[in-house]
Amino acid sequence: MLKDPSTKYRSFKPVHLRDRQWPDTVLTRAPIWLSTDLRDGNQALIEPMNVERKLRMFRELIRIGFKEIEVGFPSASQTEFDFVRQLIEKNMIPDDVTIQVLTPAREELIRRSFESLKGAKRAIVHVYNAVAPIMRRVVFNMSQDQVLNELAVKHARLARQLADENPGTDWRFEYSPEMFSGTELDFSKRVVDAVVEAFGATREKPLIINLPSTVEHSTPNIFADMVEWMHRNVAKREAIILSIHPHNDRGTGTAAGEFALMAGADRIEGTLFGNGERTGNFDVVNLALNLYSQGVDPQLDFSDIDAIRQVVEYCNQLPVHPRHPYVGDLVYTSFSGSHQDAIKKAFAARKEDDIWEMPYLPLDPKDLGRSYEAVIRVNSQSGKGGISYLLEHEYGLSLPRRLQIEFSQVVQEAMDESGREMTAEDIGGIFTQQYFDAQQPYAYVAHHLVEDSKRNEVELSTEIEIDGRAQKLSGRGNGPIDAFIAGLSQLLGEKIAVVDYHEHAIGSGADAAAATYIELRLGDSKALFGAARDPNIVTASLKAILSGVNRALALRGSVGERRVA
Ligand SMILES: CC(=O)SCCNC(=O)CCNC(=O)[C@H](O)C(C)(C)COP(=O)(O)OP(=O)(O)OC[C@H]1O[C@@H](n2cnc3c(N)ncnc32)[C@H](O)[C@@H]1OP(=O)(O)O
Ligand SMILES: CC(C)C(=O)C(=O)O
Ligand SMILES: [Mg+2]
Repeated sequence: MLKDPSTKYRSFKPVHLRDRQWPDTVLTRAPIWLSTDLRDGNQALIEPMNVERKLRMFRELIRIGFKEIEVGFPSASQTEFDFVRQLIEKNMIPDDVTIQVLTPAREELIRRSFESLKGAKRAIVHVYNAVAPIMRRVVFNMSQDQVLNELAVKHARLARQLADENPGTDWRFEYSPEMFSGTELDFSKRVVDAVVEAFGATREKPLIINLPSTVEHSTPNIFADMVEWMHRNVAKREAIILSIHPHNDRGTGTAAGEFALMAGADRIEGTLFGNGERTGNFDVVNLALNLYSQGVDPQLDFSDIDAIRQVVEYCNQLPVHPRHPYVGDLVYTSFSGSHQDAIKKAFAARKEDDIWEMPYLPLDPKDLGRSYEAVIRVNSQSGKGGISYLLEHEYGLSLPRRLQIEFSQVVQEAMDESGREMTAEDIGGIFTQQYFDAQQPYAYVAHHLVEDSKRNEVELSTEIEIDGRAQKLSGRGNGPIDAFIAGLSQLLGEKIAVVDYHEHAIGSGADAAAATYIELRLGDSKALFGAARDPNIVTASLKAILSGVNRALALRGSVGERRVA
C-alpha cells in the first residue's frame, strides 16, 4: 500500500503559556514600523532593484512616513554598497529618518557593512545568525553553545567595537535570531540574553531584538505565544525594543503580525503590499489600514494608495493582485445584487459625520484616494440595487422602486444575451433607449396650458406627432397630466390609468431638469413605466406619458392598430 505522503510532515507544538494575555489585548496605537522593502523585499525579486529604482522606493517610503528604513545588504554587492554610500554622501536621509543595514554574523561582512555607513549621522546595524536546530545541524555543524558564542556573541562584540572606533555616527543595533519561529524557545532566550549583554544594551540605549518567523510554520496564535513568552522571560526586557518580522508562508503573515503586537512587540518589520521571500514578507499596508479602520492612526500616509502601488509595481517589477487587501483593483467593488442593495441603502442613510458603518465596505475608499465609481459594478450576479445605484450616481436618475424592478429585468435580459459586465454607460444607454427615447409612434411637440381658476381646472392643448404627422389634442382635467390623459385616451379609444407618478430635479441652476416617471395602464394591459426628462416639468410629464403609452403599444405588438383622428 502507498504511504500517505502527508506523514512526512510534523505538526507544530503548542506553547505552554496557560496565562497568556495577548488574546484579550486591543491595539490602540501604531507600532514602530520598519520597511524592509529595500532589503528583504529586494532580495526576493527576480531582478533586484538598480540604484534608480531603489532611490524611487526610498523616497516613497519617506513620503509615506517610515522613520526606520532597512536600505540594503551592503556586503552583498557593489550596487547595494553604492546605494548606501549615495544616500549618505548626497545627504538624502532626512533628520527624522534612520537607515538600517543588514549583515550576517560574519566578520568580513560586518566590516564591509560599517564601511558602507561611514559618515552617516545615524544608523542601525542589523546583525543576524540562524539559531534553529536544522541550521545548526546542516549548515553550521555547531552545537547550541557554539552558535551562541561563536556566531552571536562574538559578532555582537565586533559590531560594538567597530561602532566605538567610529564615534561620529549615532549607532544603534539590531539582532535577529534568524528562524526564531523554528527554534526552541529556551535557546532563543539564551541567545537573546547573551547578545543583550554583549551589546551592553540599557534602558537608555536599548537593543532592537527582532524575532522573525523566517518561515511561517504554525498558526499565528503560536507565533503570538512565542513572542509573549519572550516578552515575559527575557532577562532585560527594559533594555530591549522588541521587534517582529513575520513572513507569510501559511498566508497568515498579517494575523501573525497583529497577534504578536498584541503579545508585547513594540516594532514590526515588513514591506509594502507584502513583497518578499516566497509568499512574501508581512504586509505593512494591510496592518496599518487594519489599525486605521479600527480608529487607530497608523502614522503612515496611504491617502493615495494607487500612486503608492504604481511606485511599488515599478520598483519591484511585480504586479499587485486585483484582490489584494485595501489596494487591489476589485476590493471596493461589489458585483452581487444583495451586496449592492445594502450598500446603496447604507449610502442613502449615511450622514456626513457618521461613524463608518457600511455593509461590505470595511473602509471608505475615499480615504485612500479611491472614488466611489468602482464600488458597484454590474454583471449577471447583480440586481436592481446595483443598477439603480449606477443610474443615480452617474446620471442623477433616482428611479422609484417599481421602476427599478422593471428596468432591472430589461438589463438582466441584455446581460444574459451578452454575458458580460455592464458599465454605467451601458446601463445609461439602455435606460435612455428604453424610456427617454420611447417617443414613437407618439411624439411630443408642444403644449399650451390655460388655468381655469374658477373651476379649479386646466385646459391643455397639445401638439404631438404620430409617425411624423402633426396631430392636435385638447383636454380638461384637474391638472396637466389629467388633461393630457383625457385627450390622449380619446384619441386612442382606450382608457389610460395613471398608477404611480414620481418626479425629481436633476442638477441645479440653468442646467436643471425634471425627471419624471409615470406608471400607467393602457386599457387592460399590464402596468408599466414611461420616463422623460426636460427642463420644463410639465413637458417632462407629457413626454413620460407618451413614453409609457409607446412602450405599452410596443409590448402589445399593436403598433399597427393605432388610431389617427
Ligand atoms: C532570512 C534572510 O532573509 S537572511 C538574509 C539573506 N539575504 C541574502 O543572503 C542576500 C545577500 N547575500 C549574498 O549576497 C551572499 O549570500 C553573501 C554575499 C552574503 C555571502 O555569499 P557567500 O559568501 O558566497 O556565501 P553563500 O551565501 O553562498 O553561502 C553561505 C555560506 O556562508 C556560511 N555561513 C552562513 N552563515 C554564516 C555565518 N554566520 N558565519 C560564517 N559562515 C556562515 C554557510 O555555511 C555557507 O558556507 P559554505 O560556502 O562554506 O557552505
Ligand atoms: C534577517 C532576518 C530578520 C530575516 O529576514 C528573516 O529571518 O526572515
Ligand atoms: Mg525575512
